[in-house]
Amino acid sequence: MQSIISISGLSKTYDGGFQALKRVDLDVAPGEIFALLGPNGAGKTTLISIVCGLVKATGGSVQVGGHDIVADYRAARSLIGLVPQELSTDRFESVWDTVAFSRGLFGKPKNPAYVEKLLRDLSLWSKKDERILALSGGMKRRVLIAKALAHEPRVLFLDEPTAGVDVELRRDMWRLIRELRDTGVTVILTTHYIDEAEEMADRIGVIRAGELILVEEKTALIAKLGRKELILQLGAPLAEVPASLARYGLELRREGCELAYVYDGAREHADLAALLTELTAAGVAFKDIRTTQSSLEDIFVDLVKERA
Ligand SMILES: Nc1ncnc2c1ncn2[C@@H]1O[C@H](COP(=O)(O)OP(=O)(O)OP(=O)(O)O)[C@@H](O)[C@H]1O
Repeated sequence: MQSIISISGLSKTYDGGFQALKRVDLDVAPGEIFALLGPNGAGKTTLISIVCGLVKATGGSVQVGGHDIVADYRAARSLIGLVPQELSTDRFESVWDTVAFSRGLFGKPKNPAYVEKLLRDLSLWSKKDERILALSGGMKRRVLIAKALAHEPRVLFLDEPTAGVDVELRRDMWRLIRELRDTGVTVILTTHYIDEAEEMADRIGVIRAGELILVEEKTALIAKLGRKELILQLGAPLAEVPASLARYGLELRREGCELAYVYDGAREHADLAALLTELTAAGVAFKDIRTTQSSLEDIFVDLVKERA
């Protein structure tokens, strides 16, 4: 399928000489939820800002829906909605006016039925005549989304959509993002919350110091990089791992009461069976057995650490 966003060799060096993006390549398919993860200052906002036309790249190119974001700026920009982290303007305007005005900014004809649907879908209908400044933080976030969707974009960028919101609103936002995706909107979100990416994303990109160091399907990423642990609760504490089992690299824990075997998630189960047989042969009795799988968070921390 043709990409809705195609980024090629994208670089950004800010005026002071700081290189915020280093030859980033990325293709996003229509209807995906793509999460961009990275530590503070990694370049996430810079990347989004370039695609949205707010910051000028110093190298490379970006196409949105087949339109070059520089040569064909208006066509590209009309396909994009951006939900920034904070609402900075329109504080005195009503919810309705600010959303309807955003639509007008893109030269779209008035469409009260669409604006009404948008406000209803975002549970903002009862607030349509209220001034923005009178809304709660959660409602303001919804207004930001409504504004971003007012011109019916095909791609929605959300910059840290749930930073600083409570658990309930966070769940609401996640539901909303999925619903948008179900209507065919492509969603690209940046987040510091690994669990958010784990919950929401189809694909994950990890950016570090301006480089996109990894792009992978979420499930493949967890399967490929995730580690599993087999933990045996021993019948009696062991002082040391029997020499005959050395090749497994077993680890004794909890004062010799537990034996852990760490293996990579993609590995066949065959050597687990061999391990258990060899344990029995070595006279190591166990009374319980459990496995754990590393989360996306563990993987992310390892990744960022590795390249540090
Ligand atoms: N206008 C600017 N002039 C100079 N440097 C800048 C400018 N804007 C951003 N930077 C630098 O570029 C780097 C990337 O910033 P960016 O905001 O893209 O990171 P981020 O990944 O979005 O971070 P955060 O997670 O903290 O929002 C940072 O080191 C930042 O200080």
